[in-house]
Amino acid sequence: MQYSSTRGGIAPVGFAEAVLMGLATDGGLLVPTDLPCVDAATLRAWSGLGFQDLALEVMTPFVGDEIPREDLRALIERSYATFAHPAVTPLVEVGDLRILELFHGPTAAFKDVALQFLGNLFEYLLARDGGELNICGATSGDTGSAAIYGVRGKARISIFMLHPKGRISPIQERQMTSVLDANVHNIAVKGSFDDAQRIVKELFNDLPFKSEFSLGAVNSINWARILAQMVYYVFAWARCSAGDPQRRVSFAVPTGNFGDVFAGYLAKRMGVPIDRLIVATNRNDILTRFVDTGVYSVGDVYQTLSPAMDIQIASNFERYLYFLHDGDAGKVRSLLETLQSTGRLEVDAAHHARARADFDAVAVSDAETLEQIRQTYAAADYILCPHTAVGVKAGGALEDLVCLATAHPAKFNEAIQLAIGRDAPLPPALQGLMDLPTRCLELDAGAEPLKAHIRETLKDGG
Ligand SMILES: Cc1ncc(COP(=O)(O)O)c(C=O)c1O
Ligand SMILES: N[C@@H](CCOP(=O)(O)O)C(=O)O
Repeated sequence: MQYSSTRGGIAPVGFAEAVLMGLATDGGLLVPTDLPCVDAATLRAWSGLGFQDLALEVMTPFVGDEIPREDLRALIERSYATFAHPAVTPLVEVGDLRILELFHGPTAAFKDVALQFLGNLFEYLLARDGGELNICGATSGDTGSAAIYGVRGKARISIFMLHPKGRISPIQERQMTSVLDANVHNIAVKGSFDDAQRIVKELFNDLPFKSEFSLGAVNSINWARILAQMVYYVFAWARCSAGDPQRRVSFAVPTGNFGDVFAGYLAKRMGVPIDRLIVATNRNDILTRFVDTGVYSVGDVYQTLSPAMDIQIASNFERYLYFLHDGDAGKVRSLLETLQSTGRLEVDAAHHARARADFDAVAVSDAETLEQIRQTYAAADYILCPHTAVGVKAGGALEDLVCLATAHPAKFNEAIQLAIGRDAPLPPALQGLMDLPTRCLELDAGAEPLKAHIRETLKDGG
């Protein structure tokens, strides 16, 4: 399998190079040049597999012969051995709802599904091919800790993780800043997640700097993130359908950077019988407005009760634009140039109609989020995290629906208290965090201070 850039500016690369490159060197995102097709017989065969075996099957065509099958199997086994549930991502019935619990990994959010794997994959590739990697990432709360737990203590890897100061939950902050391993560097910046993500992309787009410091990506700009996230769509479909290829399943997906729902979109394009994909946003509704109007127009970032989705510039939207325009990289480039210079892009009527066929989209207010948490708790004695509640509310009463539960509610107990007047009990992964010592640097929100910090840290062997 080869990977090319959404902006068409690089020669296709293989899987390992795509994973290590992170952001494409022309500023675009890497996408597979072909998508494998999943036929009915394959779907039937896959439906009986456990999560790890299924992951091996789903990932194999994308990895090609770059990693021997037994090595890939071992990487997958190791990555999901850290999950607290034997099914890895169990599908549970909650009253009338079907909830895919994606939060049983070490940091209690869906990011662990991809980042446990990516951490091990980086380690494997660097040990095999040599070199080192200095990861630079931005987080609105969950990617940060999942990435840190994915690479802490690993040889040849350092991580520099930016979060928007004061805009993530107290537990999320502690999960990151209490990791004191020498290869982990937390940085709080003033501003929003979008500011942090922009700074990180500026570093990646400074090619001499990227190359001198071997920068790597853990955000969903990294293709391996999308790949690993595709697996649970197939897993959930198989659990709901018992392997009947005629049986289609819809998904309600809490959405911010568009990585999670984009993974579902690719699974659907490969032939997995997915019916509707519901893009569920909070008040930061740029993606909902795009699906409604065909216009993607950047506004202010609002702070909400689902803070990990307080995002305007959704990285993976670029990947979607590429597929929406049938791989026309020139068109993607021109749309993005317009976005860059005007803060707005618009697709034509035919492409807008396709986008509406690809996705439903619903924006959910904080009041509706709290009401959904209350309702589900009253009806089924089950506590939804605020992001998951956004998805559940957006999914409404759609038939054959799976709602992705993207985080454990105890990460967001301020919202849970507001909704139901009590805390969600802390799972073992989150216990004792608030008593631990922490380390975190504050930096001005700019690329230059971050570059200086990376230079200085790595000079000292950090
Ligand atoms: C708990 C939670 N739910 C949903 C999302 C949105 O996922 P995505 O950015 O892949 O759209 C995030 C962050 O990305 C998150 O941390
Ligand atoms: N919500 C995310 C934002 C970063 O998204 P990513 O999927 O691109 O890593 C977070 O929790 O950090």
